Amino acid sequence: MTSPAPIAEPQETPRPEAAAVPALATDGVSHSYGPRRALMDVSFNVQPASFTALLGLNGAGKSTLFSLITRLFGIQTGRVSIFGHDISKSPGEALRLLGVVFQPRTLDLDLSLTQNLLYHAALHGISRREARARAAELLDRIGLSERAGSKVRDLSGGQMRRLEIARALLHRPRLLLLDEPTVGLDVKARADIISHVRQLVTEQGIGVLWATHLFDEIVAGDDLVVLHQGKVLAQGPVSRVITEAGAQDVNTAFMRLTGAQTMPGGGA
Ligand SMILES: Nc1ncnc2c1ncn2[C@@H]1O[C@H](COP(=O)(O)OP(=O)(O)OP(=O)(O)O)[C@@H](O)[C@H]1O
Repeated sequence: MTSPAPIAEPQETPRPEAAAVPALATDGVSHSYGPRRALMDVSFNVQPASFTALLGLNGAGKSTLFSLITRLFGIQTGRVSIFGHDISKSPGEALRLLGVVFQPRTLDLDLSLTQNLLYHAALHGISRREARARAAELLDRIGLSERAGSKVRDLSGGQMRRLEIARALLHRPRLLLLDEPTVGLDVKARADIISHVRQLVTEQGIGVLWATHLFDEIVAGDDLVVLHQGKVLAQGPVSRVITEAGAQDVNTAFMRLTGAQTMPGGGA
């Protein structure tokens, strides 16, 4: 993948006073599926220009949380705000600033790369001309310009993920949610995706919430939220979470926090 260049968005250059408003704030969020409690009093923030890893085992509640933030589900208890816009009270303003890459692939396999992007741009009310320019720019950035007219079906898994990230960025969001985006990818494709998303943080100031169960996707300097059985067990800069758990690394900190004994497949 070619190195992504920053999108020129002069009007969205982070201002000092804007840094005080979290990109994402969840406050006392709880959710139940009938009698099953999936999330309990979940509160944490994602800052602009930060990479926040949401670490949890299968069933921790990560996808449920994403469904609430994206308004797929209505909020039962608590509040979610995106750059200060409450998603229940001001959904238009909030969702305009949000880009999402869901865990299941959602591309149309029989359309071309460009067609997939244009279709999504139309949903966001972006003019055809502007959409074409943005699609070309994003395809260039993810190193897939030469495949613009190919059917998505012919791409590799890693290329599809890159295209999904490009699609999520078409409307120039300031907060990006990714739900276990590297599942099923090989080592090289995983590294490419992670490095691409980290560049979006450092070069464009995008706030990222990255759901994962893999420790090796988390590095010093990230923010970390440990979600376990629907509860936030720890949050803060990775180094602080490790220190407060009396551990030397994320893996051990996670095990101490959750009381887990063994970690399957090198992940949490
Ligand atoms: N539609 C549903 N109906 C009933 N229970 C559900 C439903 N969706 C999720 N759950 C339950 O809610 C809890 C949280 O699931 P969720 O899918 O949010 O976790 P997750 O961390 O995303 O896990 P995974 O990585 O496996 O997707 C689990 O106990 C799950 O069984």
